[in-house]
Amino acid sequence: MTVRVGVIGAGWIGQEHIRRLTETVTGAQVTAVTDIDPTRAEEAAARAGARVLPDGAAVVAADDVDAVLVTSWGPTHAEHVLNAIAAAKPVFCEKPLATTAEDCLRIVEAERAHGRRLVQVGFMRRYDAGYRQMKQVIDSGRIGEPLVVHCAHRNPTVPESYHTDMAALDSAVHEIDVLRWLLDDEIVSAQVVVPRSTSKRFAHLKDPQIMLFETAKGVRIDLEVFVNCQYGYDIQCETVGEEGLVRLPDPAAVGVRTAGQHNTAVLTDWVGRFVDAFDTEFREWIAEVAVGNEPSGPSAWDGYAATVISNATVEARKTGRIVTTDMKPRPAFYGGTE
Ligand SMILES: NC(=O)c1ccc[n+]([C@@H]2O[C@H](COP(=O)([O-])OP(=O)(O)OC[C@H]3O[C@@H](n4cnc5c(N)ncnc54)[C@H](O)[C@@H]3O)[C@@H](O)[C@H]2O)c1
Ligand SMILES: O[C@H]1[C@H](O)[C@@H](O)[C@H](O)[C@@H](O)[C@H]1O
Repeated sequence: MTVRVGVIGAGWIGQEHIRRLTETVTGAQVTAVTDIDPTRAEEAAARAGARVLPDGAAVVAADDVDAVLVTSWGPTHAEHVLNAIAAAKPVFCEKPLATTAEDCLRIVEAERAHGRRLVQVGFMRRYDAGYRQMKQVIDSGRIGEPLVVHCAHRNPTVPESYHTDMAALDSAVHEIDVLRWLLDDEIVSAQVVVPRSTSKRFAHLKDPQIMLFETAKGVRIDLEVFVNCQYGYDIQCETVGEEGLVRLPDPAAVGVRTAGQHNTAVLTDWVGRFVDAFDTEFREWIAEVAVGNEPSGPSAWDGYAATVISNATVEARKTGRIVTTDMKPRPAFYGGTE
């Protein structure tokens, strides 16, 4: 069966995913698009051969929409996801699931009341081949029990609209999700150390930031978020265990030797770095939706956890304190014990 997808939000990543669903992923067809900017909606719909609908509610309700893709701005996600659950339609929501813990919990409760999983959150790093290999190694026990994780999340530049809280909410949230998954552990506290800021970008921004997390099992994580590093898009992750370590591979790139130098290119944006992960993420989601399976990717609970932890990280920076995450116990519905 072809899965007919309705898209809410035709901005940067919305257009990327519409292209992906139209040109790369088999078994999917984008049938409806909406955006509060009608020109954007028209252009994106025309490229996909879809129709434009007036708003998110109309997309969710449409007869020719089997599944919903939410790629609008973060604060609008909860409304669209709740509408999709009320209509019993599978919904893929780009991160964040919602910007507040309360809204995330409303989604969790609505999904539990529905009785089957419908929600998947767009944490695409779980689909990256390198992270998947790291997880296999950790799960196999080859490096022993994980003790420490060192990470870096570097973007070359960000626009002026990027503000200091976004280092946690928009950027570190990827590490927060992927590390919970990699370690099969929960993050229980956050602390932020702010070094001297770079002079290369806007004065309003505290950049870089060093985030320190502790997990329930006592693993310590350090994460440098540096979103104006100038030189490229660079994601690093190294897990140190009792008997060895495992490191995320850099993307494959040829080495060029010339004029007395050996050079290897560094990627410059997240679109290129995670293109294969995004493709795999959507292939797997569409395949599951097509046969009526529950989605197996990051759940509404994972979206809730990521929002709680990233909000705690913002609080930690603002107060200068170690902030304990205030998370509800995980319900059995999401693999927990409650
Ligand atoms: N997984 C990732 O790596 C990744 C990367 C980029 C963005 N994102 C997430 O995707 C979302 C969109 O980001 P973006 O960079 O594409 O932003 P964007 O501003 O380019 O696009 C968002 C679009 O949504 C539209 N919109 C906003 N509210 C709407 C509503 N209620 N109904 C319909 N349309 C609405 C806007 O007009 C805009 O066209 C954000 O939540 C962001 O965090 C995820
Ligand atoms: O929204 C983007 C996106 O999520 C990228 O994956 C991340 O590297 C950026 O820091 C963030 O601003």
